[in-house]
Amino acid sequence: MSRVEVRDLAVVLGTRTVLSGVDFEVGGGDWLAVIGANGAGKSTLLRALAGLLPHSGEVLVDGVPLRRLKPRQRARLLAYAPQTPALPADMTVFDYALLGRTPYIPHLGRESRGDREVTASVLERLDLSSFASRALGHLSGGERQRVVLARALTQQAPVLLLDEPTTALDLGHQQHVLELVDRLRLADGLTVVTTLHDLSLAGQYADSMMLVAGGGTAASGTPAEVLTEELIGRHFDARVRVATGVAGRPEVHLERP
Ligand SMILES: Nc1ncnc2c1ncn2[C@@H]1O[C@H](COP(=O)(O)OP(=O)(O)OP(=O)(O)O)[C@@H](O)[C@H]1O
Repeated sequence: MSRVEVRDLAVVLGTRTVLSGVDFEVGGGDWLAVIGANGAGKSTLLRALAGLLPHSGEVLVDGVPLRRLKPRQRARLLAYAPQTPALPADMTVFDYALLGRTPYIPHLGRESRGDREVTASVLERLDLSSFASRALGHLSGGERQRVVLARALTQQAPVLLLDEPTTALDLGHQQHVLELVDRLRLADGLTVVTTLHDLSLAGQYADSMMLVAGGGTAASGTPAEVLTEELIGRHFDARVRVATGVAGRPEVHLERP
């Protein structure tokens, strides 16, 4: 199980400081949900963690600063599923998911039978086997989103970063995907960091939450500590009622003005 530590992270995009002074830790095998209003910097945070954006500060996995690692080493530790990646329209679902095995394939080498087996099994778990030979350009939005997740899962990294993994999914697939991630977390000890707009879903699955606002961390703690009517009202400009659901987890309901 891999522990993630973020120290004094700052990201400047163009001339704008989008994030600064961000500090947090995610214990090995824990699930952190990052929440915040549109434009707060949630995707920026995940992309910086994934090493895809220049940033200052330190991101450590099990005490190892990621900036010291080569991209292949980093990809074995940390897998990232972006929100809306550009997908090559002609590539098949199988070949795209197989790209997640790249950090394990020797330079100038080919994928092994094991790599293909891992890919097939991930597609199966994501209800995508029947799409394996379909071109990416011929998928629905929800199918595309599951394929992006498949590529991240074939990477078999101990840390999984998911940016809004459920936005395009129907109710059944939302549940299926989040339960799958949770099962992987419990069975394989995956450490999960995800952004989620659906606050009740975030509260149901996460061990801890971080509310991003004003370029930094506005609140962090357990779901019950972060999902309060006061904090949501202030940072989302929304009127909500927070009820206590199963196992004491908060449920957020929009209230009509
Ligand atoms: N290259 C750039 N230059 C300047 N600002 C940028 C650049 N790229 C993104 N931003 C700004 O950074 C801010 C954070 O964007 P980000 O995508 O991280 O927000 P988010 O919290 O994920 O939002 P959403 O909920 O809408 O997905 C936004 O205000 C965005 O407009």
